[in-house]
Amino acid sequence: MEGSSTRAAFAPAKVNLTLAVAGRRADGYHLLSSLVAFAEVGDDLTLTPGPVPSLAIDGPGAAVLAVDDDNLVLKAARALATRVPDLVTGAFCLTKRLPVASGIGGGSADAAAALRLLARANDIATDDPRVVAAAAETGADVPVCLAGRVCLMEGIGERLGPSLPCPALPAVLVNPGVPVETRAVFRALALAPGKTRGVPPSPAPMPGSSVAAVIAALASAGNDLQAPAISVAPIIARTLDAVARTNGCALARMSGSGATCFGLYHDDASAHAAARSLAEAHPGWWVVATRLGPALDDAARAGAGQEGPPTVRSAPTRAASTASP
Ligand SMILES: C[C@@](CO)(OP(=O)(O)O)[C@H](O)COP(=O)(O)OP(=O)(O)OC[C@H]1O[C@@H](n2ccc(N)nc2=O)[C@H](O)[C@@H]1O
Ligand SMILES: Nc1ncnc2c1ncn2[C@@H]1O[C@H](COP(=O)(O)OP(=O)(O)O)[C@@H](O)[C@H]1O
Repeated sequence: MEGSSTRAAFAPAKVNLTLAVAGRRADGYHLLSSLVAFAEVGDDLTLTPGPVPSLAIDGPGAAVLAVDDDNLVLKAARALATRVPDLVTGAFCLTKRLPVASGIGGGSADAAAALRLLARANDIATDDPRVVAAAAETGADVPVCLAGRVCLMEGIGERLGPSLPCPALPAVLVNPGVPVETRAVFRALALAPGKTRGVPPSPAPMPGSSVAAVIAALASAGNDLQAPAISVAPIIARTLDAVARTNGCALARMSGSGATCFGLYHDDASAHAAARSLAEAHPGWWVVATRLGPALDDAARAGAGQEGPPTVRSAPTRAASTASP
């Protein structure tokens, strides 16, 4: 049962609509140029303020995610605690719906949601430099998940462009059930440290752009991690093919380092029909129809209720487990 001071935050899936690798730093991290948007599907996180940080996990993805100190929720809380004296923390409860290690930044979204909850509980702005620094320390994708806007992400993920005026893009997200390690995909790219390479500017939505215009612009770019990811997990090629073959699919691409792929459609009905046919043909895959755009804010999500979207396949539920570091 939630206490009266329990606060809730939504942790939406991140989708890399485009992703170019512009080089590799001497420390091994890769320089990216990626147009990022967010889905309407995600995890939910609550925080009941208290003196000791702890974490419990439930939901369909709980069976595959260990509850330990390495969880990105607790990692983010520690990163903020080192910057804010006497930080009020407390008991986090994570409802895990997104597939783990899947290129849609579920862990990063959870970490960003934890930072937003802690900022609220401590009367700190989410764009406070200490919160932003804690995000970057927790993971390369956490700053963009904290910002939650459709934008261009550069550097290793710490440089974010302004909010772009993107119409809601009807989409299907499909994960074939194979976890893919981000580090392994970057390794397969085989770019030498210290090397840079020219990349064309990412297409970006313009004010008033229609869904069709945005999809047409996105088609001129790609995801540089798609080929290396396929070499690590060949099932990604089959997934892309299955998405591309659905009726009305205007663009099929992989997100992040995979294995989740997305299809874009000109209308919601086509996206929902595609999700139904993919789920029917591939009962073991995680399939969801959604829309991509700016992250839903926590209040809008709370008002919309906590139910997942209609067409979802995912891992079996297990009893909630807990950890107190
Ligand atoms: C590839 C992207 C694209 O948005 O998404 P995902 O596939 O993870 O969703 C991200 O850059 C992933 O960000 P994130 O998952 O937070 O990465 P981190 O935990 O910081 O790093 C995991 C590992 O990935 C590699 N890494 C990550 C980011 C980056 N810009 N260059 C890298 O080389 C490093 O080997 C690092 O050890
Ligand atoms: N709350 C969390 N949710 C998902 N993964 C987490 C979480 N905390 C730690 N991890 C670990 O982070 C790694 C990346 O997970 P995730 O963010 O789901 O990947 P991706 O960014 O590729 O979608 C996984 O190895 C996973 O075990």
